[in-house]
Amino acid sequence: MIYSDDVMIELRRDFHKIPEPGFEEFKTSARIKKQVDDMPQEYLTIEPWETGYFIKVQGSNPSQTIGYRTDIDGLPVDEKTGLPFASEHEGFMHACGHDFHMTIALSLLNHFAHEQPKDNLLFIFQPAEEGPGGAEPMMQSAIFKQWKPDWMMALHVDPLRQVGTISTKPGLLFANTGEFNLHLEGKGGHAAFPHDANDMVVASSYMVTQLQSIISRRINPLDSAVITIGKIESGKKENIIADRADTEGTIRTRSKEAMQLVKQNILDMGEGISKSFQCNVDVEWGSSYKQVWNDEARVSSFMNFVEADPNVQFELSKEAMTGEDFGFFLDEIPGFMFWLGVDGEAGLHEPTLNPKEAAIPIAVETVKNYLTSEMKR
Ligand SMILES: CC(=O)N[C@@H](CCC[C@H](N)C(=O)O)C(=O)O
Repeated sequence: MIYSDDVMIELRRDFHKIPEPGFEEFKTSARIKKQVDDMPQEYLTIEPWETGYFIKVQGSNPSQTIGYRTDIDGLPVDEKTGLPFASEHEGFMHACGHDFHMTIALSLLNHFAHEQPKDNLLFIFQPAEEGPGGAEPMMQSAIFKQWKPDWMMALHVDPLRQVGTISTKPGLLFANTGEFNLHLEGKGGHAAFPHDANDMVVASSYMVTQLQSIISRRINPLDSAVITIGKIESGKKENIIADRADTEGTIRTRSKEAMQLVKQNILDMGEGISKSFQCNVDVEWGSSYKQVWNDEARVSSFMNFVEADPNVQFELSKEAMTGEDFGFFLDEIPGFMFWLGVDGEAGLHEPTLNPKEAAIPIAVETVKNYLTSEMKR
Protein backbone atom coordinates (compact mmCIF):
# COMPACT_ATOMS: atom_id res chain seq x y z
CA MET A 1 0.00 0.00 0.00
CA ILE A 2 1.42 3.33 -1.09
CA TYR A 3 0.67 6.37 1.05
CA SER A 4 -1.69 8.88 -0.53
CA ASP A 5 -0.05 12.05 -1.87
CA ASP A 6 -1.52 13.93 1.11
CA VAL A 7 0.14 11.62 3.63
CA MET A 8 3.49 11.93 1.85
CA ILE A 9 3.25 15.71 1.81
CA GLU A 10 2.31 15.86 5.48
CA LEU A 11 5.25 13.61 6.35
CA ARG A 12 7.68 15.69 4.30
CA ARG A 13 6.45 18.90 5.95
CA ASP A 14 6.75 17.36 9.42
CA PHE A 15 10.38 16.51 8.67
CA HIS A 16 10.97 19.91 7.12
CA LYS A 17 9.97 21.65 10.36
CA ILE A 18 12.53 19.78 12.50
CA PRO A 19 15.97 19.79 10.79
CA GLU A 20 18.74 18.68 13.16
CA PRO A 21 22.53 18.40 13.04
CA GLY A 22 24.33 15.11 12.38
CA PHE A 23 24.05 12.59 15.24
CA GLU A 24 21.56 14.90 17.00
CA GLU A 25 18.55 13.96 14.87
CA PHE A 26 16.50 13.07 17.97
CA LYS A 27 13.09 14.45 16.93
CA THR A 28 13.63 13.21 13.38
CA SER A 29 14.47 9.76 14.69
CA ALA A 30 11.34 9.73 16.87
CA ARG A 31 9.20 10.82 13.89
CA ILE A 32 10.64 8.02 11.75
CA LYS A 33 9.97 5.50 14.53
CA LYS A 34 6.39 6.69 14.96
CA GLN A 35 5.79 6.23 11.24
CA VAL A 36 7.33 2.75 11.23
CA ASP A 37 5.36 1.72 14.34
CA ASP A 38 2.13 2.52 12.45
CA MET A 39 3.04 0.03 9.69
CA PRO A 40 2.22 -3.70 9.82
CA GLN A 41 5.09 -5.27 11.77
CA GLU A 42 4.85 -8.85 10.46
CA TYR A 43 7.78 -8.64 8.02
CA LEU A 44 9.79 -5.90 9.76
CA THR A 45 12.78 -6.09 12.10
CA ILE A 46 14.00 -2.75 13.43
CA GLU A 47 17.49 -2.14 14.81
CA PRO A 48 18.29 1.38 16.03
CA TRP A 49 21.80 2.68 15.37
CA GLU A 50 22.69 6.00 17.05
CA THR A 51 19.90 8.32 15.81
CA GLY A 52 19.34 6.17 12.72
CA TYR A 53 17.88 2.76 11.98
CA PHE A 54 18.42 -0.41 10.06
CA ILE A 55 15.01 -1.84 9.11
CA LYS A 56 14.85 -5.23 7.46
CA VAL A 57 11.83 -6.38 5.48
CA GLN A 58 11.75 -10.15 5.34
CA GLY A 59 11.22 -11.44 1.80
CA SER A 60 8.80 -14.30 1.05
CA ASN A 61 11.34 -16.36 -0.90
CA PRO A 62 14.59 -14.42 -0.73
CA SER A 63 17.52 -14.96 -3.04
CA GLN A 64 19.11 -11.57 -2.32
CA THR A 65 19.03 -8.56 0.04
CA ILE A 66 18.62 -5.15 -1.54
CA GLY A 67 19.71 -2.06 0.42
CA TYR A 68 17.92 1.30 0.21
CA ARG A 69 19.52 4.21 2.06
CA THR A 70 18.26 7.63 3.09
CA ASP A 71 20.10 10.34 5.02
CA ILE A 72 18.26 12.10 7.87
CA ASP A 73 20.24 15.21 8.99
CA GLY A 74 19.72 18.92 8.29
CA LEU A 75 22.13 21.80 7.66
CA PRO A 76 23.11 24.97 9.57
CA VAL A 77 21.27 27.27 7.16
CA ASP A 78 18.84 30.09 8.14
CA GLU A 79 15.74 29.23 6.15
CA LYS A 80 14.35 32.09 4.06
CA THR A 81 11.54 30.35 2.17
CA GLY A 82 8.71 31.98 4.13
CA LEU A 83 6.79 28.70 3.84
CA PRO A 84 4.06 27.97 6.42
CA PHE A 85 5.91 24.74 7.32
CA ALA A 86 9.37 26.37 7.46
CA SER A 87 11.98 25.14 9.92
CA GLU A 88 11.07 25.54 13.57
CA HIS A 89 14.72 25.00 14.54
CA GLU A 90 16.38 28.39 14.30
CA GLY A 91 19.56 28.32 12.24
CA PHE A 92 18.81 24.87 10.77
CA MET A 93 17.11 23.85 7.58
CA HIS A 94 16.56 20.83 5.38
CA ALA A 95 18.46 22.63 2.64
CA CYS A 96 19.71 19.46 0.98
CA GLY A 97 16.43 17.62 0.53
CA HIS A 98 16.85 14.98 3.22
CA ASP A 99 13.21 15.63 4.21
CA PHE A 100 12.30 14.39 0.71
CA HIS A 101 14.73 11.47 0.95
CA MET A 102 13.22 10.27 4.28
CA THR A 103 9.64 10.62 3.04
CA ILE A 104 10.39 8.57 -0.07
CA ALA A 105 12.17 5.87 1.97
CA LEU A 106 9.29 5.61 4.48
CA SER A 107 6.72 5.47 1.68
CA LEU A 108 8.63 2.61 0.07
CA LEU A 109 9.00 0.86 3.41
CA ASN A 110 5.27 1.25 4.08
CA HIS A 111 4.47 -0.33 0.73
CA PHE A 112 6.69 -3.35 1.36
CA ALA A 113 5.48 -3.68 4.95
CA HIS A 114 1.97 -4.17 3.50
CA GLU A 115 2.96 -6.23 0.46
CA GLN A 116 5.72 -8.63 1.37
CA PRO A 117 8.55 -8.47 -1.18
CA LYS A 118 10.00 -11.65 -2.68
CA ASP A 119 13.56 -10.70 -1.63
CA ASN A 120 14.81 -9.14 1.58
CA LEU A 121 15.03 -5.37 1.74
CA LEU A 122 17.27 -3.43 4.09
CA PHE A 123 16.22 0.19 4.68
CA ILE A 124 18.98 2.33 6.15
CA PHE A 125 18.08 5.63 7.84
CA GLN A 126 21.54 7.17 8.11
CA PRO A 127 22.52 10.11 10.35
CA ALA A 128 25.10 12.81 9.67
CA GLU A 129 25.53 12.74 5.88
CA GLU A 130 26.45 16.42 5.86
CA GLY A 131 29.20 15.65 8.35
CA PRO A 132 30.95 14.09 10.13
CA GLY A 133 29.54 11.10 8.21
CA GLY A 134 27.32 8.25 9.41
CA ALA A 135 27.80 5.76 6.57
CA GLU A 136 31.29 4.58 7.46
CA PRO A 137 30.58 3.82 11.16
CA MET A 138 27.19 2.30 10.27
CA MET A 139 28.95 -0.14 7.96
CA GLN A 140 31.18 -1.23 10.82
CA SER A 141 28.22 -2.21 13.01
CA ALA A 142 27.54 -5.89 13.67
CA ILE A 143 23.98 -5.57 12.40
CA PHE A 144 25.07 -4.18 9.04
CA LYS A 145 27.57 -7.00 8.67
CA GLN A 146 24.84 -9.51 9.52
CA TRP A 147 22.25 -7.99 7.16
CA LYS A 148 24.72 -6.84 4.51
CA PRO A 149 22.90 -6.17 1.24
CA ASP A 150 23.96 -7.74 -2.07
CA TRP A 151 23.47 -4.39 -3.75
CA MET A 152 22.25 -0.94 -2.80
CA MET A 153 20.61 2.17 -4.11
CA ALA A 154 19.91 5.74 -2.98
CA LEU A 155 18.71 8.99 -4.50
CA HIS A 156 19.44 12.68 -4.15
CA VAL A 157 17.10 15.54 -5.02
CA ASP A 158 18.20 17.83 -7.84
CA PRO A 159 16.53 21.26 -8.02
CA LEU A 160 18.18 21.95 -11.38
CA ARG A 161 16.13 19.22 -13.06
CA GLN A 162 12.41 19.20 -13.80
CA VAL A 163 9.95 17.13 -11.79
CA GLY A 164 9.56 13.78 -13.53
CA THR A 165 13.24 13.62 -14.48
CA ILE A 166 15.61 10.95 -13.26
CA SER A 167 19.28 11.19 -14.00
CA THR A 168 22.37 9.13 -13.35
CA LYS A 169 25.40 7.62 -15.07
CA PRO A 170 27.78 4.68 -14.81
CA GLY A 171 31.06 5.19 -12.94
CA LEU A 172 31.89 8.41 -11.13
CA LEU A 173 28.81 10.40 -10.06
CA PHE A 174 30.07 12.43 -7.05
CA ALA A 175 33.54 13.52 -6.03
CA ASN A 176 35.98 12.55 -3.30
CA THR A 177 35.65 15.05 -0.45
CA GLY A 178 37.88 16.18 2.40
CA GLU A 179 37.00 18.66 5.14
CA PHE A 180 39.77 20.75 6.68
CA ASN A 181 40.11 23.51 9.28
CA LEU A 182 42.95 26.03 9.35
CA HIS A 183 43.91 27.59 12.66
CA LEU A 184 46.26 30.58 12.41
CA GLU A 185 47.72 32.06 15.55
CA GLY A 186 49.90 35.17 15.75
CA LYS A 187 50.34 38.25 17.90
CA GLY A 188 47.49 40.69 18.37
CA GLY A 189 47.95 44.38 18.98
CA HIS A 190 46.87 47.96 18.36
CA ALA A 191 45.54 48.80 14.87
CA ALA A 192 47.97 51.74 14.72
CA PHE A 193 51.10 49.61 15.30
CA PRO A 194 50.96 46.74 12.75
CA HIS A 195 54.75 46.33 12.84
CA ASP A 196 54.50 45.18 16.47
CA ALA A 197 51.90 42.49 15.70
CA ASN A 198 51.31 39.51 13.36
CA ASP A 199 47.93 40.20 11.84
CA MET A 200 45.95 36.98 11.39
CA VAL A 201 43.25 38.67 9.27
CA VAL A 202 45.93 39.46 6.71
CA ALA A 203 47.69 36.10 7.02
CA SER A 204 44.45 34.13 6.62
CA SER A 205 43.37 36.30 3.69
CA TYR A 206 46.65 35.46 1.90
CA MET A 207 46.25 31.80 2.71
CA VAL A 208 42.64 31.62 1.51
CA THR A 209 43.55 33.38 -1.74
CA GLN A 210 46.68 31.29 -2.32
CA LEU A 211 44.78 28.06 -1.83
CA GLN A 212 43.08 28.64 -5.17
CA SER A 213 46.45 28.48 -6.91
CA ILE A 214 46.59 24.79 -5.93
CA ILE A 215 43.59 24.32 -8.22
CA SER A 216 44.93 26.49 -11.05
CA ARG A 217 48.65 25.57 -10.86
CA ARG A 218 49.02 22.18 -9.22
CA ILE A 219 46.10 20.11 -10.49
CA ASN A 220 46.36 18.69 -13.99
CA PRO A 221 43.74 20.67 -15.96
CA LEU A 222 42.46 17.39 -17.37
CA ASP A 223 41.70 16.26 -13.85
CA SER A 224 39.70 18.64 -11.63
CA ALA A 225 39.35 19.78 -8.07
CA VAL A 226 37.62 22.40 -5.93
CA ILE A 227 38.65 24.09 -2.70
CA THR A 228 35.92 26.07 -0.94
CA ILE A 229 36.38 27.93 2.31
CA GLY A 230 32.87 28.15 3.73
CA LYS A 231 33.66 29.84 7.02
CA ILE A 232 36.19 32.34 8.41
CA GLU A 233 36.23 33.67 11.94
CA SER A 234 38.69 36.29 13.05
CA GLY A 235 38.98 39.49 15.03
CA LYS A 236 36.95 41.35 17.63
CA LYS A 237 36.94 45.04 16.68
CA GLU A 238 38.12 47.41 13.96
CA ASN A 239 41.04 48.80 15.96
CA ILE A 240 42.41 45.58 17.37
CA ILE A 241 44.76 43.45 15.28
CA ALA A 242 43.48 39.88 15.39
CA ASP A 243 45.70 37.27 16.99
CA ARG A 244 43.88 34.31 15.45
CA ALA A 245 41.87 33.23 12.44
CA ASP A 246 39.95 30.00 12.04
CA THR A 247 38.62 28.78 8.75
CA GLU A 248 36.61 25.76 7.63
CA GLY A 249 36.92 24.38 4.14
CA THR A 250 36.21 21.42 1.92
CA ILE A 251 38.16 19.84 -0.93
CA ARG A 252 36.51 18.06 -3.85
CA THR A 253 38.44 16.00 -6.41
CA ARG A 254 37.63 13.70 -9.29
CA SER A 255 40.54 11.38 -8.53
CA LYS A 256 41.92 9.96 -5.28
CA GLU A 257 45.42 11.04 -6.37
CA ALA A 258 44.31 14.69 -6.71
CA MET A 259 42.96 14.58 -3.12
CA GLN A 260 46.41 13.58 -1.81
CA LEU A 261 48.07 16.26 -3.95
CA VAL A 262 45.71 19.00 -2.70
CA LYS A 263 46.19 17.96 0.93
CA GLN A 264 49.99 17.97 0.64
CA ASN A 265 49.89 21.41 -1.01
CA ILE A 266 47.70 22.82 1.77
CA LEU A 267 50.27 21.62 4.31
CA ASP A 268 53.13 23.15 2.27
CA MET A 269 51.26 26.42 1.90
CA GLY A 270 50.57 26.49 5.64
CA GLU A 271 54.32 26.24 6.27
CA GLY A 272 54.97 29.08 3.83
CA ILE A 273 52.37 31.35 5.46
CA SER A 274 53.71 30.46 8.87
CA LYS A 275 57.20 31.56 7.81
CA SER A 276 56.22 34.74 6.00
CA PHE A 277 53.79 35.96 8.69
CA GLN A 278 55.71 34.57 11.69
CA CYS A 279 52.63 32.81 12.94
CA ASN A 280 51.53 29.32 13.81
CA VAL A 281 49.46 27.52 11.16
CA ASP A 282 47.73 24.33 12.21
CA VAL A 283 45.93 22.26 9.57
CA GLU A 284 43.24 19.99 11.00
CA TRP A 285 41.70 17.35 8.71
CA GLY A 286 38.01 16.54 9.10
CA SER A 287 36.09 13.69 7.56
CA SER A 288 36.79 12.54 4.02
CA TYR A 289 34.16 10.84 1.89
CA LYS A 290 34.84 8.30 -0.80
CA GLN A 291 33.64 9.11 -4.30
CA VAL A 292 30.20 7.87 -5.36
CA TRP A 293 30.98 5.26 -7.99
CA ASN A 294 27.97 3.70 -9.73
CA ASP A 295 28.40 0.06 -10.59
CA GLU A 296 28.11 -0.30 -14.37
CA ALA A 297 25.82 -3.35 -14.42
CA ARG A 298 23.58 -2.16 -11.58
CA VAL A 299 23.10 1.37 -12.82
CA SER A 300 22.55 0.18 -16.40
CA SER A 301 19.67 -2.04 -15.31
CA PHE A 302 18.11 1.00 -13.57
CA MET A 303 18.75 3.31 -16.53
CA ASN A 304 17.11 0.81 -18.91
CA PHE A 305 14.13 0.52 -16.56
CA VAL A 306 13.68 4.30 -16.33
CA GLU A 307 14.09 4.78 -20.08
CA ALA A 308 11.26 2.32 -20.68
CA ASP A 309 8.99 3.97 -18.08
CA PRO A 310 6.55 6.41 -19.77
CA ASN A 311 5.94 8.25 -16.48
CA VAL A 312 9.48 9.55 -16.11
CA GLN A 313 12.09 11.15 -18.30
CA PHE A 314 15.66 9.84 -18.20
CA GLU A 315 18.65 12.17 -18.60
CA LEU A 316 22.24 10.99 -18.68
CA SER A 317 23.98 12.76 -15.82
CA LYS A 318 27.33 14.48 -15.69
CA GLU A 319 29.75 14.08 -12.80
CA ALA A 320 29.26 16.56 -9.95
CA MET A 321 31.63 17.86 -7.30
CA THR A 322 29.07 17.20 -4.59
CA GLY A 323 30.11 14.65 -2.00
CA GLU A 324 28.05 11.88 -0.39
CA ASP A 325 29.08 9.35 2.18
CA PHE A 326 26.90 6.84 0.32
CA GLY A 327 30.25 6.48 -1.50
CA PHE A 328 31.46 4.33 1.43
CA PHE A 329 28.65 1.84 0.85
CA LEU A 330 29.33 1.79 -2.88
CA ASP A 331 33.03 1.21 -2.30
CA GLU A 332 32.18 -2.15 -0.73
CA ILE A 333 28.82 -3.07 -2.21
CA PRO A 334 27.76 -2.71 -5.86
CA GLY A 335 24.98 -0.23 -6.45
CA PHE A 336 24.18 3.26 -7.56
CA MET A 337 22.80 6.66 -6.70
CA PHE A 338 20.60 8.81 -8.91
CA TRP A 339 19.39 12.40 -9.09
CA LEU A 340 15.67 13.02 -8.73
CA GLY A 341 14.43 16.18 -10.47
CA VAL A 342 12.56 18.40 -7.99
CA ASP A 343 12.61 21.68 -9.91
CA GLY A 344 13.26 24.85 -7.97
CA GLU A 345 14.65 28.31 -8.37
CA ALA A 346 17.18 27.89 -5.58
CA GLY A 347 19.93 25.29 -5.51
CA LEU A 348 21.05 22.84 -2.83
CA HIS A 349 22.30 24.41 0.44
CA GLU A 350 20.54 27.71 -0.40
CA PRO A 351 18.20 29.25 2.24
CA THR A 352 15.35 29.56 -0.28
CA LEU A 353 15.49 25.95 -1.52
CA ASN A 354 11.89 24.91 -2.18
CA PRO A 355 11.73 21.59 -4.06
CA LYS A 356 8.42 20.62 -5.65
CA GLU A 357 6.58 17.99 -3.64
CA ALA A 358 5.06 16.51 -6.80
CA ALA A 359 8.40 14.72 -7.25
CA ILE A 360 7.82 12.56 -4.14
CA PRO A 361 5.05 10.22 -5.42
CA ILE A 362 6.87 9.95 -8.76
CA ALA A 363 10.02 8.75 -7.02
CA VAL A 364 8.09 6.33 -4.81
CA GLU A 365 6.24 4.79 -7.75
CA THR A 366 9.39 4.48 -9.89
CA VAL A 367 11.60 2.97 -7.19
CA LYS A 368 8.83 0.65 -5.97
CA ASN A 369 8.29 -0.67 -9.51
CA TYR A 370 12.02 -0.96 -10.13
CA LEU A 371 12.68 -2.90 -6.91
CA THR A 372 9.73 -5.18 -7.62
CA SER A 373 10.98 -5.85 -11.14
CA GLU A 374 14.47 -6.68 -9.80
CA MET A 375 12.97 -9.24 -7.45
CA LYS A 376 11.42 -11.28 -10.26
CA ARG A 377 14.78 -12.22 -11.68
C1 LIG B 1 24.92 16.14 -1.51
C2 LIG B 1 25.70 17.10 -0.67
O1 LIG B 1 25.48 18.29 -0.72
N1 LIG B 1 26.63 16.55 0.12
C3 LIG B 1 27.52 17.32 0.91
C4 LIG B 1 28.46 16.42 1.65
C5 LIG B 1 29.36 17.15 2.62
C6 LIG B 1 30.64 16.44 2.91
C7 LIG B 1 31.50 17.15 3.94
N2 LIG B 1 30.80 17.79 4.99
C8 LIG B 1 32.39 18.15 3.23
O2 LIG B 1 32.03 19.33 3.13
O3 LIG B 1 33.44 17.75 2.74
C9 LIG B 1 28.31 18.27 0.01
O4 LIG B 1 28.69 19.35 0.49
O5 LIG B 1 28.57 17.96 -1.17
